[in-house]
Amino acid sequence: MAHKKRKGKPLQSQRPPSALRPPRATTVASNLTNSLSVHDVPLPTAPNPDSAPSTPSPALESHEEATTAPPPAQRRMLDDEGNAGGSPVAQPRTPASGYGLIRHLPTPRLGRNELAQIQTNIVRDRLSALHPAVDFSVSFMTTGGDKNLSQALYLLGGKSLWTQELEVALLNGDIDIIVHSLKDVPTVLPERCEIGAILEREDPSDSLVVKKGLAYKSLDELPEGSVVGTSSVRRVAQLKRAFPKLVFADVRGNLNTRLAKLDDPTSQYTALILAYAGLVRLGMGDRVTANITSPTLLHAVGQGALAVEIRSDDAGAKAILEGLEHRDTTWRCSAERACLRVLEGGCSVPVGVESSIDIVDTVEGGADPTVGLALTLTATVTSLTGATHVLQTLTREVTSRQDAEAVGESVARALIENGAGAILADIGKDRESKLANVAEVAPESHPQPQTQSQPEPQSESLPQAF
Ligand SMILES: NCc1[nH]cc(CCC(=O)O)c1CC(=O)O
Repeated sequence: MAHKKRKGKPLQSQRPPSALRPPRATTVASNLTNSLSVHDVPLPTAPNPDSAPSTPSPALESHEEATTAPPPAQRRMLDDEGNAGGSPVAQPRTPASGYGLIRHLPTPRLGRNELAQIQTNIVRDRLSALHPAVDFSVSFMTTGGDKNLSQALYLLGGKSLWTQELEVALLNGDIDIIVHSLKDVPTVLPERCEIGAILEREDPSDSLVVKKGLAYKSLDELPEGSVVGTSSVRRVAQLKRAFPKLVFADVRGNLNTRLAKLDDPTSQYTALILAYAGLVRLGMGDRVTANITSPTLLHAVGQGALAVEIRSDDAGAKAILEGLEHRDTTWRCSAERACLRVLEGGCSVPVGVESSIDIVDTVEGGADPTVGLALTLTATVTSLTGATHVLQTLTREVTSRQDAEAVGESVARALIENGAGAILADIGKDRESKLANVAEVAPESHPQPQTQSQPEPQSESLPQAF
């Protein structure tokens, strides 16, 4: 359906929906943490049989046993600051030489991460269909994020724990393609790494899942004091604002574990909030009680999309990935990620987004109007208590991923000017004080691949070990 030309539409400041009331002042500390217990994230690729070392890397396993990573060989690639910048440049591969998908698994005590396996298989199946002659194998690796399940991602200051050890293996040439849930991929990738393709997005909504046997059909129907399980500061902040009567509690483990906890009649949870995409991919779409969408809850940046990461100089991988990319998803997610990059630079902050691409007429009043594409991005930043939030929307015609990124950056700047800057500064202070409390139980260090830029002032206050 053609729309009127919307190019150049100015930024709109939007008031919060009137239904959203300020929450109670009480803040439960555990609600503010983002658990590390969800592993359905990074999905990397496999070693190339042609150029793989004769002794397989101890970090890579061709079966489903979880392993620790990176191995000593990979650690030696790190420089004094723990950066991977000194690692050798991996030899380029040719598409015909075979690619493997590596994907990360949780620690053995948590059992298999089914969602990560399913997502890896989705990518492998698509690649196999595109390149029937190429052998794609799947390997597994346990990441730092898995090994620090008890540490709050919020406190650790970013998402790179999920991805950095996989990136060390990627840069080392042990693997060629990492498969990720895009939502768990930091907005700034290490030098010489890039997103090679983003696949068509599943519905990015968050879903309400009510305990088995209970008849509630929506968050509105839940009685005062009901405990809703989620480990996302974004969900907690936005939902505290909309539903001050509810109590939000951390819930850990992979999706199956969380659902088992929910359904346990003795557990405190009345409901959970989970990504719709994950539930559907696990074949548990029937557990969705309702989707909670804008304006009540804006989803996470990149939610519902799978992405693959490659070495920037790997022309072979780029050739392999042609045909995997979904343009609309890529442009939408690029706008969302550019917005988040400007807002936080890698910290876990309550940013919710919604995006769409519409067909528009680009030539006003012309006899033969040219059809173009308009990207709309809405983004919101909410304080941890839900007491304040800022929301901005921008629609602009786009003809490239770069155009889409510019939309995201504009929305971020408008958010910062309209109050998000103060919210983010408060969150930085909150994180620092919590970090001081856990300083004595600092986790083991993890390798830190070099980043292209350091746009996140907040991360500098975090211990280097993270
Ligand atoms: N951080 C956890 C995570 N990462 C990706 C998904 C779901 C799948 C997706 O969004 O693509 C989930 C689970 C959840 O948030 O409920």
